[in-house]
Amino acid sequence: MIEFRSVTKRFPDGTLAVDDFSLVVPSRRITVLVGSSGSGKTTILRMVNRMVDPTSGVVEIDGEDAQRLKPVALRRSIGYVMQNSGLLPHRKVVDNIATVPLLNGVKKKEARARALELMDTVGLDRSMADRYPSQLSGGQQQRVGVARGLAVDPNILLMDEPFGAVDPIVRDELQNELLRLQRDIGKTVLFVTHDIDEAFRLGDQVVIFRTGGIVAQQGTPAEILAHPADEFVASFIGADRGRRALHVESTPTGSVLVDADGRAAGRLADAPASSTDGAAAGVSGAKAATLPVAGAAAQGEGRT
Ligand SMILES: Nc1ncnc2c1ncn2[C@@H]1O[C@H](COP(=O)(O)OP(=O)(O)OP(=O)(O)O)[C@@H](O)[C@H]1O
Repeated sequence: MIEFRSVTKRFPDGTLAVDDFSLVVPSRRITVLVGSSGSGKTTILRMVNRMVDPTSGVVEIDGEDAQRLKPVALRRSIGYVMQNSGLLPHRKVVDNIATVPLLNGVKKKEARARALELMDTVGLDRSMADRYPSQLSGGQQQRVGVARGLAVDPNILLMDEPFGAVDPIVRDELQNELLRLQRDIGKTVLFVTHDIDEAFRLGDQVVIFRTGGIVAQQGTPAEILAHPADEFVASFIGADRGRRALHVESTPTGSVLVDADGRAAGRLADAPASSTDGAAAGVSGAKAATLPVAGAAAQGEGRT
């Protein structure tokens, strides 16, 4: 579990990127941070592996203050997947995946064998192992990025707009893969996006930000859809409502989650009006996991 307690980040130039942010990120669930550009999402993510240190407040990882953990060790034990995959262009796919294990002292042969296994895990043909990143499609590069993030078998996986740079079809495929993978490996995933549909699709728990790292609402997708906390959230989630796969409809017997084709995708059991405190979010994350998720449900990939 990761816990942010009253975390604030002011950069040396005076920019207040995150303001008094608190959140419980439950283990083995996907928590998605979503908001417009500059709302502080990346800064929050980077506080987990100490690429950024908070100005005040505490980030705890499994009950331990991250400030007490060595940054290098932390970064080598937490998976980090970036937009544009962040691959080293002059290294072959297999070597890119094995980079951190090698830094951690794993023997070359072993690291390579593990990298090949990870290629299977993320759906990459092993024949691509000796290619360079430029010889792969954008979607394949992202898969390599995910494999690299998983290479140290981390409990925590940080994903910063990992699917932002690929076309909608590949993006859809990668999202499905992540959900499938997560069912198997059950990591604690903190995922950043500016795409609310992606957030609702992937997140057990979703946190919607305003500018300045201020939380507008947090809860399960169903709770947020059913009870947007205010006008800001309503307009943020409603901006492309027509396209959204998952929405809530009232029926005489209660609220029902409905997919894009009008099929019932799940039932809403007494969702609270909003869930803006961290403790509630941890619980509600578990509840959300009982609901099939948009798109994934349509493709027979309902979550368990
Ligand atoms: N090193 C830095 N020095 C000064 N300001 C910074 C620094 N890094 C980020 N910021 C500022 O902090 C704010 C939050 O940035 P951050 O990258 O966390 O936002 P974000 O929500 O991830 O945005 P995006 O979706 O565009 O990636 C922005 O105003 C940004 O300009």
